[in-house]
Amino acid sequence: MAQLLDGKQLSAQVLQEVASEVELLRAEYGIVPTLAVVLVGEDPASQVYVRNKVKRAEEAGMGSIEHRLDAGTTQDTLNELIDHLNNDPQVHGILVQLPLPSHLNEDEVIAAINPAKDVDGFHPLNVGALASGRASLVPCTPQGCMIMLRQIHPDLSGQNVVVVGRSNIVGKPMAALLLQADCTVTIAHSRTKNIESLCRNADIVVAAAGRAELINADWIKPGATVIDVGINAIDVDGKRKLMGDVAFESVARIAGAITPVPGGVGPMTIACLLLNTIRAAKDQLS
Ligand SMILES: Nc1nc(=O)c2c([nH]1)NC[C@@H]1CN(c3ccc(C(=O)N[C@@H](CCC(=O)O)C(=O)O)cc3)C=[N+]21
Ligand SMILES: [Mg+2]
Repeated sequence: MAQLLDGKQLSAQVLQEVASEVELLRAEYGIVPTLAVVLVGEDPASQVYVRNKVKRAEEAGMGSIEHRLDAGTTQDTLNELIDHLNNDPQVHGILVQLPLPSHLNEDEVIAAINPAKDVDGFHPLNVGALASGRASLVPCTPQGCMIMLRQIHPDLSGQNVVVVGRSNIVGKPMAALLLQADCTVTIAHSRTKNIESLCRNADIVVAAAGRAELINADWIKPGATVIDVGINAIDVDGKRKLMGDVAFESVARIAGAITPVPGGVGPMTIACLLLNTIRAAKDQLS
């Protein structure tokens, strides 16, 4: 059986470090690192995530501000709110929950955020910084995956990694971080040929395709490390059940290490969001 990479436990450690950094910033500089979260619309999954983010921030002694806007909010109203948060010295990090309702332009909203407060790391300046290896605010999910990978591979140099998925929020930044850690990186996606044999050659597979249980034991080399970024909510007899992109039970018999869903990458993502907020607050000290 594979070693379980417990994101709940590991994120609790990271959150303890966050809490002591918060205390330090309070004692030394009299600031309370503060995260503003903006949610447009009533998507139930987004509400769960936003609530969790705010809860974790408060547990760590950070400030949090929640802005809930109705689904019909205009681009101008949203831009005005971002402008206000950009200019509020009490706010160190800004997160606009994605996806936005379809009438809003996500690229425009992301570009409107002050890059120094962009704790998602999605602003073009931060994307460029990551691509050239000088990132300070790194996207939270890939950052969390790296912390998990380091548990198994303190030195990632030379590892063959396949990232399944090419999104701007996970696949692409994940590949950039792995490359920076001297891995040999392949990005696979829905048009990739022989994806199964490609994965079966990998020392590490990062699954971020957004397709429930896409990856089964036949795709995995014995002993490989498997990181499951998928969070697919499935309705089972009226109950919401979370499934990863990896068929956990079968893959866990083959892999050397594996992350569960829930309790894997998700909690690490939130911990890294708070790490980024601390980093942003430090960079904003006068
Ligand atoms: N601007 C922006 N930044 C994001 O980082 C962002 C976003 N928009 N939109 C949505 C996705 C998704 N995401 C998750 C974070 C934590 C869990 C998480 O903690 N999941 C728990 C389970 C929670 C549940 O029950 O659903 C777990 O995996 O154990 C999941 C998903 C952040 N996202
Ligand atoms: Mg894809």
